[in-house]
Amino acid sequence: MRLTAVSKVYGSGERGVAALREVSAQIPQGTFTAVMGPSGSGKSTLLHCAAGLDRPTSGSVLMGGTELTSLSETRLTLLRRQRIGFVFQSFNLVPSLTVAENVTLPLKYAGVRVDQGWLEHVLHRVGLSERAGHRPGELSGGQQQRAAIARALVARPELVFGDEPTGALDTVSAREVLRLLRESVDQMGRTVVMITHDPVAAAHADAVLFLADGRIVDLDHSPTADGVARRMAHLGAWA
Ligand SMILES: Nc1ncnc2c1ncn2[C@@H]1O[C@H](COP(=O)(O)OP(=O)(O)OP(=O)(O)O)[C@@H](O)[C@H]1O
Repeated sequence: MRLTAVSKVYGSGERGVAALREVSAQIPQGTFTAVMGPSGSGKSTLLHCAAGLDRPTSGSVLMGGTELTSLSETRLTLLRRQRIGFVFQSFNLVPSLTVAENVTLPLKYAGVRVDQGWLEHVLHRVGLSERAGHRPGELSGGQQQRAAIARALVARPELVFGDEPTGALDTVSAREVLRLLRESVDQMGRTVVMITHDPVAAAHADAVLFLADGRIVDLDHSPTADGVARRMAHLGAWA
């Protein structure tokens, strides 16, 4: 996908907050990108504009051949259902539904028939074959996030957006989730864009985009945990 001169101002006049200032970025298909930056640097705003959850004040957001900024709300909702998967820090599973029901919910909304074989394949990939009939409350945090990843992947989306998907997990579960995101890129050809505060998580990506004060200030194409941590310290993230 391609972002060109994307700006976002919340509010107007003297109270206006420029959350993004002419951000341009090219995110190649089949790659894993991490987005990092200090608190308030515009990470969530960037993710929301790229995923069609929010509209930029100006600029262009191109996904495949589709310009998101010119779509109606109805078309945007359809595009999100058909072409985008989401994984959030807080899992966002429906407590009263089983894992299998949660995972297939996006297909139900999209009016797409559930391919049982594919569902089993996806559940197997995230290691939850034995848990398909369990409810989220019966699962660990890591298992719940793996269910959320299965839900994000089941509709074969072009893009998967993660907003701190490992933020609420212990180290072992976080590593498992990162491995799954990595596999969804390497083996399923998905494109993943993930906000994270964790340099170790960012090091799983192909590229790390650093934001500061609404601008992209650096792009690291061979991220290591140490290198990313140094860059973040330099940006004053942990001052
Ligand atoms: N709905 C809103 N109304 C007004 N200002 C907003 C709104 N959402 C975000 N902002 C402001 O825009 C700027 C960027 O916010 P954003 O949430 O994108 O940053 P972030 O990098 O994701 O931060 P964090 O790491 O703390 O989640 C901040 O100054 C924030 O206060």
